[in-house]
Amino acid sequence: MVSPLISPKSLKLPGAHVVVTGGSSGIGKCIAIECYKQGAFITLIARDENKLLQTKKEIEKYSVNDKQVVLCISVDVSKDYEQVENVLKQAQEKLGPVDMLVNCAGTSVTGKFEDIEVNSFERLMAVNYLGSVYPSRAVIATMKERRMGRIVFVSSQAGQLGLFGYTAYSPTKFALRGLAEALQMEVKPYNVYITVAYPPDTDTPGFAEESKTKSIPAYNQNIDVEW
Ligand SMILES: NC(=O)C1=CN([C@@H]2O[C@H](COP(=O)(O)OP(=O)(O)OC[C@H]3O[C@@H](n4cnc5c(N)ncnc54)[C@H](OP(=O)(O)O)[C@@H]3O)[C@@H](O)[C@H]2O)C=CC1
Ligand SMILES: CCCCCCCCCCCCCCCC(=O)[C@@H](N)CO
Repeated sequence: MVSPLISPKSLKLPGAHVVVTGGSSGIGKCIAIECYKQGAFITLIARDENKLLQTKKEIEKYSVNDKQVVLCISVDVSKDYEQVENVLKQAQEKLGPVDMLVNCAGTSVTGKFEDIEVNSFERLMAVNYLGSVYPSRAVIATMKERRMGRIVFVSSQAGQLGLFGYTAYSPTKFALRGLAEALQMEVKPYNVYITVAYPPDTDTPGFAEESKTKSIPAYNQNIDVEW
């Protein structure tokens, strides 16, 4: 009953600038398409330029007016903050300040703790956690100044509870929740709202890749099995 009083007004997507990291595939691509269908201008961020261009073409089929733009930026969101800040500056020069940032770039590695390469723990934390910190850090000042903005973090069900096989992945998704809750406290007075999504297994190219390293017995019984 009180929810209309405490919930923010929903963002008006027609004409809004929506940035989707990981927008060239899977969940990020679907989010980009949904926003575009509602009239948003889209910036897609990912590394592989061919995939980006292919996705841009796919999204453009859903245009609802002839002003809409899909901009592609090839950058690794996990490597260098300055670089991420620069490309977001460029995107904002072209399409205006970011109204909504969807941090969807991410990846997973599964296996038994002792079998996962040590550098995978570092890489997953870099991509899944820092890869969401950097773009958010780059847009937050302008959102606060404009007294508007939305930031979405794509966590996972494995970010709500630790799961067999996800020792490298789960902590990166738990970290996003900590970030989101702390950041929400800071930015709420500026009419900036943070959302965390906790998707279950979702049929995407990334999930297909992950599934190659999983065996069905390990999924069904928590016992010592080949993984
Ligand atoms: N599918 C699932 O079952 C679930 C997925 N999730 C989360 O949802 C998000 C999307 O998953 P999903 O759609 O399956 O993944 P996909 O692998 O299909 O897509 C991942 C996207 O992220 C981009 N990306 C990956 N690494 C980087 C990087 N370092 N810098 C910039 N872009 C990068 C990829 O492009 P490129 O490789 O060209 O850079 C691609 O666009 C992830 O955060 C994942 O953890 C959460 C719960 C369930
Ligand atoms: C009473 C309580 C019952 C709790 C049951 C919980 C069942 C959880 C199933 C979790 C499925 C795995 C999610 C991870 C998805 C993911 O992030 C990767 N696929 C990424 O590629």
